Amino acid sequence: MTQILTAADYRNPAQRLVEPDVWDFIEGGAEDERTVAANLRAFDRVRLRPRVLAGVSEVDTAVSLFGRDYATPIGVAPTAYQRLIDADGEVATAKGAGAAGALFVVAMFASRTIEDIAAASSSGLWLQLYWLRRRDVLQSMAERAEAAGYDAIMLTVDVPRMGRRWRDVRNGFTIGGDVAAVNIEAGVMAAAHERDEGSSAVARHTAATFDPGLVWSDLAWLRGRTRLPLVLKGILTAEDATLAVAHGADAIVVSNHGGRQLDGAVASLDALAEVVGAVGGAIPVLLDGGVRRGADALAALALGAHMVLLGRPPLWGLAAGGAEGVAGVLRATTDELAHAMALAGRASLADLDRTVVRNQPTGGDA
Ligand SMILES: Cc1cc2nc3c(=O)[nH]c(=O)nc-3n(C[C@H](O)[C@H](O)[C@H](O)COP(=O)(O)O)c2cc1C
Ligand SMILES: CC(C)CC(=O)C(=O)O
Repeated sequence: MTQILTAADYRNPAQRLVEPDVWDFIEGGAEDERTVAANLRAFDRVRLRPRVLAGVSEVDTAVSLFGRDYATPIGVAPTAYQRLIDADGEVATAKGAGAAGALFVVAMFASRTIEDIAAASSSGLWLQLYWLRRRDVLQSMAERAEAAGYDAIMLTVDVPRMGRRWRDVRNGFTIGGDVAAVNIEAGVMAAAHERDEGSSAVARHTAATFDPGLVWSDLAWLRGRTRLPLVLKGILTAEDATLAVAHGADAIVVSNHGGRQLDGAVASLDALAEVVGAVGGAIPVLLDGGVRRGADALAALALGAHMVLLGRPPLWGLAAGGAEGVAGVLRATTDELAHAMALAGRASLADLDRTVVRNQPTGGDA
């Protein structure tokens, strides 16, 4: 067996351990998966400008957000239904993230309760929501998150409808077994469990329950129902970043949903500079999509991200090794980040700026 040294080393063991249709759900993206590939390629194009004789005997990856200190700026992005790949699901992920001192964003469609996850966590938690037609569900989940000590609400804004994920359509992908989005009343989730060959139950469920009519002014409704900071996930343009700030977002996440929504959308890293420029330091900007190693995190942080989130890699860790695997993925990437910082001559995250990166992304693969 290959020695596990990097986050990517968890991928093959994970694939061997999960059902093929679940693997396709995790790994897959929208349509021809061009944006999935672009997210990775954007990081491969980065070249770093190391400085020397910079005094790097102590390298510090610590960061704070919304009043909480983290050991690492690399956190766990929200991913639904984690019991599909581990019996303990999100409780194991919370333990792993806590062991690594990392943020864990719990998905609205988590398969463990908001409260059980909080009880297992020793680090910061946020709760991710989609805007359902049933606003009462949003309100009650936001209230529960606040009561359970979560630090923020993350509203995902890039799913007015679900991307066409052909792998899931071909597999007739359905949320099966005893896995369910347990924080939501069963009636709202029924379509996610109804199998229909040649169609994705998750896509049918989204079409039935998400509100595609949502506009910027609707955000005030959610703002008025929680005291928690509101983070918008799924911003890729300067125009929307400006609107997010104007509508009172407390942070935004530059994200194309891991290439699972608009196929052909710009790679996250390529969108970062324009978003950071438009935000102008008013609120923190985070990034997810294609971060696989410490040097990727270094590049995103240098280009203005306050934190980066990993979507698929913690799921590889979870599948291959439960809580230990999640912690392993986060520790490996954080250790790589610290190593890259030392070799780049930047001892703390405050030392990271655009001068770390030579070929600043120009906004495309061209
Ligand atoms: C299996 C899976 C499930 C996901 N579920 C959600 C979700 O419920 N809510 C959400 O906002 N994003 C969801 N995402 C998107 C991630 O939060 C994140 O944006 C993306 O995975 C980051 O890209 P990466 O996988 O390349 O790191 C999901 C992604 C995957 C792979
Ligand atoms: C079940 C889905 C709505 C979760 C999701 O956002 C995704 O699969 O990308």
